[in-house]
Amino acid sequence: MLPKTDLTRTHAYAALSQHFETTQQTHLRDLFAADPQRFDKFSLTFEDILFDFSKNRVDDKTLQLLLELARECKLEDAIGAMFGGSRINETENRPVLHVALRNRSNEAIQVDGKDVMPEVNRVLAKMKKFTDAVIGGDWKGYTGKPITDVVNIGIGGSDLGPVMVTEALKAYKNHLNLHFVSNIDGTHIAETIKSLDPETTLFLIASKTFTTQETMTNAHSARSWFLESGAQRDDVAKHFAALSTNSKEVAAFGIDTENMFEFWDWVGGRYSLWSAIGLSIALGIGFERFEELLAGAHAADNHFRNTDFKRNIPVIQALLGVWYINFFGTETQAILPYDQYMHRFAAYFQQGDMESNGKFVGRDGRKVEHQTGPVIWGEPGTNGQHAFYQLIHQGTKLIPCDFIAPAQSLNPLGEHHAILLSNYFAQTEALMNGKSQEAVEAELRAEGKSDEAIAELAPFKVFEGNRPTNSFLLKKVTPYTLGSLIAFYEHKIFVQGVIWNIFSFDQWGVELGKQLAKNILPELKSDEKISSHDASTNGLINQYKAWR
Ligand SMILES: O=P(O)(O)OC[C@H]1O[C@H](O)[C@H](O)[C@@H](O)[C@@H]1O
Repeated sequence: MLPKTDLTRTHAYAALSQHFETTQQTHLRDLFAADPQRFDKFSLTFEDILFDFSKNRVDDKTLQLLLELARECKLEDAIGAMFGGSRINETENRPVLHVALRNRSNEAIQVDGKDVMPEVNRVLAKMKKFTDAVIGGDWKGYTGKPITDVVNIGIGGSDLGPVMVTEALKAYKNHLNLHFVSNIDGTHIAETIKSLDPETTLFLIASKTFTTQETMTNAHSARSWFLESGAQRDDVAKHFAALSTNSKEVAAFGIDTENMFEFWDWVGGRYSLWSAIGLSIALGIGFERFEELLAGAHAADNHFRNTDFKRNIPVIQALLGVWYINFFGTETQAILPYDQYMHRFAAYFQQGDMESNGKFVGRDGRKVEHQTGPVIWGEPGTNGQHAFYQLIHQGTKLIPCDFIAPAQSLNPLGEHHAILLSNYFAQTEALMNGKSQEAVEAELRAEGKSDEAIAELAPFKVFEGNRPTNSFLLKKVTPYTLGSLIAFYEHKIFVQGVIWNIFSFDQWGVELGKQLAKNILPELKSDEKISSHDASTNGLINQYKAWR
C-alpha cells in the first residue's frame, strides 16, 4: 500500500508556495553570480553519468523545502513498498516489480511470501538459450535456413521500449535485421513483410495480455502470410514465439508454449523492456549486452533505493519537475537527446510518463486539486534547434528541458561530435543566460546599424533567459549506461506519482476509446445509415461509408 497524502495540504507545500512568491523572479544568472559553488552543489555523478541540475530556478532553500515535501509525502515508505513487493498498483491489485527483472544481486524479492527471483532467472536462462541459438544460426527455419530477420509484433509497452533501446544501441548490433510492427494500419505490416523471406523470418508476438486488438490482428496476418508461403501448420513453431503473461491465449493462437517467454502481472507494460518483452533487444545485441542493460538499471535501482534524497538523481529530477509543474504552472517537459541513436527516447517516455501520471483522481478516489503529469515531448538535437527551439527560447511558455549527450561518439567522424556537443553546451547556456537588450544593441551598433534601426530591431533579438534545463552528460552510450538512464527516468515518474498522490501503474484512461471502437466496428461493416451516436460521430461514420 502506498501512503496517502494530499499535496496541497502539506506543510512543505505551503512553505514552497510562499517561497515561490518571493523567489519566482530571481534570474538564474544572478543565482550563478551569487554562488561560485553552484555547479558543485547542484550536480551529481553516478558512475559514467553526470547529472547537472544547477541551471534550474532553485536555491538551497527550494531544495530543502522540496526534500521536506518528499519526506512529508512519505517517499521513503513508498520506495520500500515498491521494492518490497507490496500491491502498490491498488486499482489492479498488483505489485510493481520491474526492479525484480533486473535484480542482478539475486536478493530475494517476495510477492505474497514467495521469492520471484527463481522464475525471473528461469525465463532469463530460456531467453539466453534461444537468443544464442538464433544468433548462432543453430535455430533453423522450416526449410533449414538460419534466421536473418526478426519481426516484433506488439504495441505500446510491448513495442516502444524494444524500439527505443534497439535504436539507441544500434552500434552494438549483430547481423540480425530487426523490424517492429505496431500499428493496426495494414500498411505497417504490409510494408514490413514486403522485403522479408518467410523461410528466414522469426516473429515475436509481444503482448502482455495477448488480447490487444492491434497485436492480435497483426499476428494473424503474419501467420497467414507465413502459411501462404507453403509452410505447414507445424512449421509455425520454428517461426513464431510469444512474449506474454497469458499462456492460455498463446496456446489458443497456436504458438507452442515451449516458444513462450513468460513474464508476470507485476510487470507493467510500459516498464516491461527488462522482461521477456526485451527478447528483440537481446536478439539484436546479444544476451550479454542485454544483461549489461539490466545491470545498469540495477545499479540505478540501488542508487535510488539507498542514496540520501539530497543526492538521489531520480528524486531530484522528480522534485524539480514538481517545482515547475505545481508552482510555475508548466505543462510540458522536453527531453532532448544530443545523440541520433537515442531518437526514440522521448517517444518512449511519452508512454512511460504520460500513461503513468496522466491522472486526475487521487489515491483517495477524489479529484486532485493540483496538476499532475506533464506532456512529454522532444526530438534529438540538433534537429530540434532548427524546428521548435524558437519557442523554448522566446515563446511565452516556460518549458523545462532535459538535455542528454554522450561525451564519446560511437561514430567519431571528423568534427561532427565536437560540433554536436558545442550545440548541446551552447543551448543550455543560452537558455539560462539569455541575451540582454544592451548586449543586442551593442551588437547591432558594431554591425554599423543606425540608432533608429537599432531601436526598431533590438526588442526582437532579446532573449530573456532564465529558462531551466537539466543536463545529463554520459561518458558514452553503452547498454549499461542506457539501462541506468532509463531506470532514473522510471523512478522519477514513480516519485512524482507518490507526491501527486496518484496511482502511477494503472492506465484506465486507455479503455474508453477501445470499448467504443469495439461498438463501432460492426457498424462499419453494415450498410445501414448510422444514427446511434452524437451528430458529429454519426456524420463522420456515414461519410466514411459513402466514400469507402
Ligand atoms: O502488451 P499488451 O497487453 O498487448 O498491451 C499493450 C499496450 O496496450 C494497452 O492499451 C496499454 O495502454 C499499454 O500500457 C500497453 O503497453
